[in-house]
Amino acid sequence: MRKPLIAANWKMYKTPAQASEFVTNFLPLVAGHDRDEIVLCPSDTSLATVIASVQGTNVGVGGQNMHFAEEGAYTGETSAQMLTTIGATCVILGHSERRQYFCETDETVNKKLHAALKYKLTPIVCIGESLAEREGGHTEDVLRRQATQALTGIAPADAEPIVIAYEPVWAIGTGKTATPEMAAEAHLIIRSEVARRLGRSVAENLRILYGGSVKPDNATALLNQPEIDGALVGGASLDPQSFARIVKY
Ligand SMILES: O=C[C@H](O)COP(=O)(O)O
Repeated sequence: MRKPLIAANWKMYKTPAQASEFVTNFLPLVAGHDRDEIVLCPSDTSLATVIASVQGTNVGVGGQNMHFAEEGAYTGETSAQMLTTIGATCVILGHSERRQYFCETDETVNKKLHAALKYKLTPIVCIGESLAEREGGHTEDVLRRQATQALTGIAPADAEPIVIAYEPVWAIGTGKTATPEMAAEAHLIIRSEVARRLGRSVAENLRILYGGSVKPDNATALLNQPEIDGALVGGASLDPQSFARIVKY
């Protein structure tokens, strides 16, 4: 049985004070909710504040990105060890915005995945096709390629913590959502590719999240699909009431 994971990706929003206010308002709304795993991913400057605020609750905290190196002269970067040390339990890797604006590639995502696993972070690896790729009929190829390259060199025995987020680029922040059927079809492709690479047992236990304009009003239809094991939520996770409604789909 795969426990759904509902993760908030706040992107570059919220100061520490705003993040803290969110947590204060959000925690009572989800108190005792254990059907789903809940994670908040604030920007690095709010990580420590949010980690301290959720201590002892049913809410975890993750980073939005990390570097693959142990340490070094990489100005502006954060390592896996730094995230683990301050109490983060997961990290988003390879989000399409990082691929689009910050030169993230399948190769760097793969290196980051190895580093995240080494430091016991739950990696949420984002993959998904662009509009041109979907319209050109390349969705399946893109998903298989991105999944394969992200997972290169990962042994089945080490793959258990990995989470994949299917985020069609054309649905991110646009208000356009993949239909539940479209998302489920993509998830099946991803699961079959993972089964081919890492075996059936890993694939059956793998959580595959959907991301792309998930809102309180469409969360139930998406998350009731047996192939969809949770959501990675951007815009609608910035408001505590809205995110709590999604968590309680
Ligand atoms: O990581 C989250 C995704 O980019 C989705 O963002 P969105 O819910 O604002 O479309």
